[in-house]
Amino acid sequence: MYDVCEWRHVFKLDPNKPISDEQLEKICESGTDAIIVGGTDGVTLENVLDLMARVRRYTVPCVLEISSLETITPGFDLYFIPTVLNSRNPKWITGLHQQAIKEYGEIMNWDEFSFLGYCILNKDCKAAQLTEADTELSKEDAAAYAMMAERMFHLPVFYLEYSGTYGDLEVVKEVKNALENTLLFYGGGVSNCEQASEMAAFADVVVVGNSLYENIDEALQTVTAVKGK
Ligand SMILES: CC(C)=CCC/C(C)=C/CC/C(C)=C/CC/C(C)=C/CC/C(C)=C/CC/C(C)=C/CC/C(C)=C/COP(=O)(O)OP(=O)(O)O
Ligand SMILES: O=P(O)(O)OC[C@@H](O)CO
Ligand SMILES: [Mg+2]
Repeated sequence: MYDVCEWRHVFKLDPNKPISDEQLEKICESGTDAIIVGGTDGVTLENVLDLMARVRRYTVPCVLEISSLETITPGFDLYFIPTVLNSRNPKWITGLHQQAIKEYGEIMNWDEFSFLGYCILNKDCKAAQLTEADTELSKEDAAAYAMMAERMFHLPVFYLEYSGTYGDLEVVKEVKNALENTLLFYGGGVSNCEQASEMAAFADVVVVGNSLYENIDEALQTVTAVKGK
């Protein structure tokens, strides 16, 4: 079983965005701890299967982050199920999950699934808009969600999501202080070594996504910035 506790850096690839074989090889052999396949819109079973098969040529662990039921397919090493703790709509907190578990709970191999408590803080990102997230939060509000994730719900991961924009370090620090056992994933706007190491000082795992599609060479360097040589 893959030990997420040992991860420090992951790349998130969007099945809805094109990536060449050459770029994918560099990403998969970069020394990152895992590849997460996930995105909010335009994710289809076809593009998930295609990306999974291409990442599968390499030994790096490959995880599907589930954003819709239709795109779940066997073949990944692990499955992440997000719950958006600061959503205003219960559908994105427990609603879709309850429906899925009602249908598939008995046949699920629960060891393959891990659960991410999201707190989405960039109001303009697609995930915030889709899930009607309440992004107007103080650092104390965010830390309270983190404490809920750990103490109320015993979630293994709290995911501070700034997708598309670089986050507020003061919020990340406050959230980290609120957590003892639950891992802190930070994602959003990390595009260079300085930002990666700044976030890695507080987050357990730094997630790098969009910058791979903007400046891949700089994005690849975030691996050593987080993990060292
Ligand atoms: C292995 C196998 C075959 C199992 C079969 C059994 C089975 C079907 C089990 C299902 C189990 C289950 C409980 C599933 C959950 C179903 C579900 C749809 C839950 C909702 C998930 C959710 C809250 C989605 C909201 C969007 C979200 C948070 C997505 C995560 C990814 C993310 C944040 C991407 C970044 O998005 P963004 O940057 O804003 O946008 P783009 O990158 O796309 O531009
Ligand atoms: O795409 P970026 O902004 O790097 O964010 C990474 C990840 O947290 C997105 O879900
Ligand atoms: Mg994205």
